[in-house]
Amino acid sequence: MDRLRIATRQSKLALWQAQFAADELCKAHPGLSVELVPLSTRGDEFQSAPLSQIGGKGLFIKELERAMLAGEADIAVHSMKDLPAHLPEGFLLPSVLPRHDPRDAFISQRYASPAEMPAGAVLGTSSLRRQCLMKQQYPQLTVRFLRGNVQTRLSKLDAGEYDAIILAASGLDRMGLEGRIRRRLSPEESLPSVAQGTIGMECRADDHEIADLLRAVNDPDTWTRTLAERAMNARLNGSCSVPIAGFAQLADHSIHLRGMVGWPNGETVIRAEARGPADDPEAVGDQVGREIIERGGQEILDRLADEGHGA
Ligand SMILES: NCc1[nH]cc(CCC(=O)O)c1CC(=O)O
Repeated sequence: MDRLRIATRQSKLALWQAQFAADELCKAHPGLSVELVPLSTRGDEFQSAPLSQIGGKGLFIKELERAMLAGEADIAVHSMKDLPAHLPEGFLLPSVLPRHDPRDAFISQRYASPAEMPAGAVLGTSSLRRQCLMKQQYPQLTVRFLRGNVQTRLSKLDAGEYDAIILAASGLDRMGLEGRIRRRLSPEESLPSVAQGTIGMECRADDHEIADLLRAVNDPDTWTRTLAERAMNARLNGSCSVPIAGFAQLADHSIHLRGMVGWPNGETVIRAEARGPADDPEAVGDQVGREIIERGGQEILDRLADEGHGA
């Protein structure tokens, strides 16, 4: 293997991430030549509709997987946050890169934090998780739908359509836009999304040579946290149609996972957390998922599915 083709979406953030992964792979494998294969996905083409209405997270990755099956690319680089709870058969995720800042970022010219926003002030986000957590803590806020890539979202804020918006800190940091961030929201203020801030690499399951090449750049701590968060997500059958968060931290060979499921308007938020040995992250994820279900999470998931939010 001397030439590796990386399938990626075409947004600036996706291209930055693919190039970052390419650089890490080249450091680990001197002599490897890497090429980006930018592709357009359905998720990028339908930017005006809510993601939950046009088919959910899978939209962003199907085209990249098609290219790998067709032999047009060897791997795909993803925001792990955008991957569905279950990978389609025939694909593998051999590695994740060291996690960047997992927190949500509050961006506003007018206000230094969500707490400062007065009644009726307009917060832009199309993430049901961010909407739910902000409305629970600050019911006076008006949350308005906001989609598009990071640059589009910032220009809608600058045009005055919103008083503030929330984006992932990692995306802004990666693109040199950290100066726009007024406040990085703590996990207590805004529990991060499953795998937010983590870049992952996918390949065909039968491509053993490529899988080994990718494993050389895997970050073990990020991997452990990703497994715990994704196990919780899988237990809850999480998707972008559900307000859901999952955030794992490691300390002294132990893992601490916090999770939540809520109703979009913030009227109900169900939280659970668990600790366990870092060598069995999936058990911790499963436990948090089960506790959320038992405490009323199942009712929320069923109600959301009934109302046509769910896939
Ligand atoms: N939903 C889009 C998306 N997918 C991943 C990121 C940020 C990068 C990351 O999580 O690593 C973003 C933008 C955002 O939420 O602001």
